[in-house]
Amino acid sequence: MPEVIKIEGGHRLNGEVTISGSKNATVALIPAAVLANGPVTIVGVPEIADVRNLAEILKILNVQVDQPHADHLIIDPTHMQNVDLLDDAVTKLRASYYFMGALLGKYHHVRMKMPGGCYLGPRPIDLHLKGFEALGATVKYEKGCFEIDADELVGDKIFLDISSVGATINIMMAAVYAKGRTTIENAAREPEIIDVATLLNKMGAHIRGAGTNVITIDGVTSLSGCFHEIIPDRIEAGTYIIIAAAMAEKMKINNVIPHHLEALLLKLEEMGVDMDVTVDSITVRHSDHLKGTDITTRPYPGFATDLQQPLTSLMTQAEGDSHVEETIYVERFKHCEQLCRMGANIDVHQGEAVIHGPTPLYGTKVAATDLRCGAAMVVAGLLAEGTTTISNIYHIDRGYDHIDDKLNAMGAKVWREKVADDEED
Ligand SMILES: CC(=O)N[C@H]1[C@@H](OP(=O)(O)OP(=O)(O)OC[C@H]2O[C@@H](n3ccc(=O)[nH]c3=O)[C@H](O)[C@@H]2O)O[C@H](CO)[C@@H](O)[C@@H]1O
Ligand SMILES: C=C(OP(=O)(O)O)C(=O)O
Repeated sequence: MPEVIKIEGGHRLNGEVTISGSKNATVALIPAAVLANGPVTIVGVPEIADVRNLAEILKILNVQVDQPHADHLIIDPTHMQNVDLLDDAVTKLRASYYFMGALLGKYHHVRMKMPGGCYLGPRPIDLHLKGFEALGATVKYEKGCFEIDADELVGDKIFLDISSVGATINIMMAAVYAKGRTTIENAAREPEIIDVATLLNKMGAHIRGAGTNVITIDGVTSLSGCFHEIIPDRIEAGTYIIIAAAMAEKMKINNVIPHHLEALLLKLEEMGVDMDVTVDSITVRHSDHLKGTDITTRPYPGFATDLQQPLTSLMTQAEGDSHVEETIYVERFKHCEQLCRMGANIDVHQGEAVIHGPTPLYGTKVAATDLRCGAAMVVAGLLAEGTTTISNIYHIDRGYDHIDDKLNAMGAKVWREKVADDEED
C-alpha cells in the first residue's frame, strides 16, 4: 500500500539537523566503484530509495555489497558479471545511466533499459551518447533499450554543447580506461563532479581539472579499491536552510559546505533571512519580515534548479513579487499548481513564475509530482494552517534521508500513513 506524508503546520522549529551525504554524488560514486578491481568503501551514504535501487542493480551484476553501518557501503566488484540491465530498478532513478559509462569503460559493452528519474520536461541523454561515440563506441537504441559497444576506446576531445552534469560524469567514467587523453570541454562544474573524480583518482585514475570547465582524463590500465567519504548534500542542506527560514526559532544545520550554497545564501540574505555561517554549519534565526527576490537557475555556481522549487514555497511568505526564471528545465513548475491549491498566488508563463506574496497557506491534499516539488510541499506544509497531506512521496524518498525523523526531532509534526492505491493520486 502506498504511503502519504501528513504535516500539521504552524509549529516553530528549534534544534539541529545533520545533513547526509550528497544524493547526486552517491548515485555516481556507486556505479564508479565497479570500475575498480577490488573493494571500494564509501561512507556517508544517505538512506534513500535511489541508493537502494542502485544496490539492486549491483546485485544483478554479481557485485558484492556489504553495509556494515547504515551509511557505509563496501562494494566489491571482484566477481562482477556484465549482464544486461533490464530490471525495473533501472527505470526507478535517473542515475542508473552512470552504468552506461562504467560498464562501457570496463567491458566495452553495455545493454540496459532507459533510465528513469524525475520528469522535469524532456531529459535527453544525447550528449552522453555523443561522448561515448567520440571515444569509439557505437550506440543502438531499440524498444526502450540501449546497446553500446566498442572494439576499443580511444581518448578524444569532446565539447559538450550544454554543460551537462550527467554527461560530464558519464564520459569521465567511460574514459578512465580509454587509450590516451580524453578532454571534456564545457564540462559541468558541480561539486559532485569533483567528488566522483576524487574517488576515481583514489582508485588510480588520472583525472585533472574537475570543478573547472576543462577536464582531462589520461587513460590507465588498472584501478584498485579505496576508501571514500561523500561530500554533504548541498541540495538537502539548502532545503533545510529554506525550512529554517520559513519556520525556525533557531535551527543549526550541520555537515554543510557553505561555499557550495553561495547562490542560495546570497538570495536568502537579500530576502532578510538572519544566518550565521561557519566552515561547516549554518544557523538560521527567525526573521519577522521577508522581502521578495528574483532568481534565475543556472549551472553551478549559479542558482541550483533543484532548490528553486523549495524556495518558491518560502517566496509565498515574502512581501512583494518574487520572480523565478528556470533556464535548465523550463517545465519545472508543477509545484506552483500544488502551492496554489494551498492558497499561494503564482502566475507561471513560459519558463518563469511570478509569486505574489505574502499569502497565508492552508493545509490540503497535494501531490509530490517530482522530488523537489515534494520538498516544496514539505516547506509549505510546515508553514500552513491545518494539515497537509502529500501523496506520491516515493519521489521525496528518492532524495531525502529520514526527512520526517529529522523534522520531528526539531519540533515538527510529520507522520506517514498508508492509504489505498486509489488515494495515491
Ligand atoms: C542525478 C543527478 O545528478 N541529477 C542532477 C543532474 O541531472 P542531469 O545530469 O540529468 O542534468 P544535466 O546537467 O545533464 O541537464 C542539464 C540540461 O541539459 C540538458 N541535456 C542534458 C544531457 C543531454 O545529453 N542532453 C541535454 O539536452 C537537460 O535536458 C537539461 O536541460 O543535474 C541537474 C541539473 O543541475 C539536476 O537537476 C539533477 O538533480
Ligand atoms: C532532478 C533530481 O534528481 P534526478 O536527476 O535523480 O531525477 C533532483 O535531485 O532534484
